[in-house]
Amino acid sequence: MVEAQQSMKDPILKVEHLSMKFGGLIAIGDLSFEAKRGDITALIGPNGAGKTTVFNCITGFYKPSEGMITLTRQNGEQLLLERMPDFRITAKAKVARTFQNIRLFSGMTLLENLLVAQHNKLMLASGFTVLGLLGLGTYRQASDESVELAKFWLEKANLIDRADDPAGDLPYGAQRRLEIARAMCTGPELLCLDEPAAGLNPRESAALNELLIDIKEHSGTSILLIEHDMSVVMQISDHVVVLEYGRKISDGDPTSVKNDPRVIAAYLGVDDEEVEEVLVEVGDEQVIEQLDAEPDRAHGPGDSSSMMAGSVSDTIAHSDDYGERVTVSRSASKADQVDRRAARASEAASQAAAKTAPTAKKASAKASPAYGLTGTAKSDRPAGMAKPAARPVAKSAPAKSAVAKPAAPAKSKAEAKPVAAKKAPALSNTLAAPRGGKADRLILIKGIGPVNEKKLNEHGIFHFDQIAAWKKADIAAAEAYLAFDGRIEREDWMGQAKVLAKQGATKPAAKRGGSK
Ligand SMILES: Nc1ncnc2c1ncn2[C@@H]1O[C@H](COP(=O)(O)OP(=O)(O)OP(=O)(O)O)[C@@H](O)[C@H]1O
Repeated sequence: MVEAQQSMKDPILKVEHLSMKFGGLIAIGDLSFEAKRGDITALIGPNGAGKTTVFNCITGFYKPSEGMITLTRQNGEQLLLERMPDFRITAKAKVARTFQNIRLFSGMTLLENLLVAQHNKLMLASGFTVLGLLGLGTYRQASDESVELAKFWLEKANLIDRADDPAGDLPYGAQRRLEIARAMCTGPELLCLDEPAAGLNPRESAALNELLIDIKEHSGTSILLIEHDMSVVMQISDHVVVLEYGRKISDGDPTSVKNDPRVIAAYLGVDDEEVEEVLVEVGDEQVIEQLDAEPDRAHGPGDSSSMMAGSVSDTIAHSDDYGERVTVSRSASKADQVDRRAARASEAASQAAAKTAPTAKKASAKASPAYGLTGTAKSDRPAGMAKPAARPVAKSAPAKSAVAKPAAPAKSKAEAKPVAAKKAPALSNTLAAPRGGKADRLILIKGIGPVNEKKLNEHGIFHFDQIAAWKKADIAAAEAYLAFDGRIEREDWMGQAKVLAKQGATKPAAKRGGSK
């Protein structure tokens, strides 16, 4: 279907009610979002949230179980990507992508890598080698143009000086830029980048940002970006969509998403009692108020279809290695915890307000404090998950209504913590400090982010070989600290740690399965 020429800010990509199931596992559940033409749209979320699966559906690697993915080309032509094979998505819909793991031809030069990307164009011009063999003008011209285009993108990626070096000789950050340059040589209208900043140092991240901004401003290509590096996401994105357990929990500009309590809880993967600390760090007192009162729909997710589809426990399920269906506990969703906590606070406030002053005090004392996990919430926690004894009253929250939070016995963190610590099982192979004073970079294990690395360090785990040696009881203990639902085994942290320990590694361990 061809319509009028598209203007910037019309959606280039519309994802509607997308679902993807792998046997018993629902990797994406009823997801809807849009990416505007000319924008950089970031798709973020904790490990396993379903980001790469969304990419794989958009680029034709997976056929979605349900839903529609509409790409509108510059000339107005609308294409339903879920119905197209992957090679047609590249050629006809003009969608290019990069992967989590670098996929360059390491023995070829940089220039050759970029010429290979233009293979289809060259083959056409060569009349499938006949005209090329005859040395006809059309082929020579196409060949010259391809070299020019390759040089253009090498310049943009700041790699022209190394055009004749083998791609494998480049540092990691430069290889990432080369991949993007290679994708740009296909003339995409939508460029999908899967964690382009993974493993980059700050200088390399800055160079990447520069390249992406340049693409956005000068090429007319729209960018869809999966990224964990918030310095990249917050600096360059126009629009951020946040996933947790395959569902959209927030959607908006970087500032509103950054301050969304659901995102803070879900994405940072913090414990219940730490949500408030993170909010204080973020410095948004208004958000702290929201958490103590009720959900703020303006900052939070809209009433999108995905949010209306019921709680996580209603729909999200995982299967274990043997294909059995394993439902994820309701409290596994940090974003869901924030919602429930806010609802409880609101309920406590209205209960207390309905009573006289002395009775109100009593009623509030029974009701859950704004952040407390009492009553049914207790049983919501996954087995073995450390539970704070009581939520301390916000230290830095601005004056709160005496009704909303009067009666929570104002336990200090120092009082609350030991109870949680006593309940949590202990790891068997902890160390008081890193050996030789230097901890391994545990974040190289796929599934461990900076927050969880810090937690593991706090619990005496500093080295790959410690994780490699974990037994069942240690896994249970670690999952209690990290509030994970079986992910340690599923993501094979022990196997990854073994490999990394052997390598003394500086690069992430290879990930299992899928197109990453
Ligand atoms: N081919 C597949 N077969 C079975 N399960 C899969 C497959 N691909 C992905 N999954 C599962 O779907 C869920 C979402 O995975 P996905 O890789 O999309 O998450 P992600 O957000 O990209 O995570 P990460 O940030 O770690 O890359 C995970 O539970 C994953 O194990």
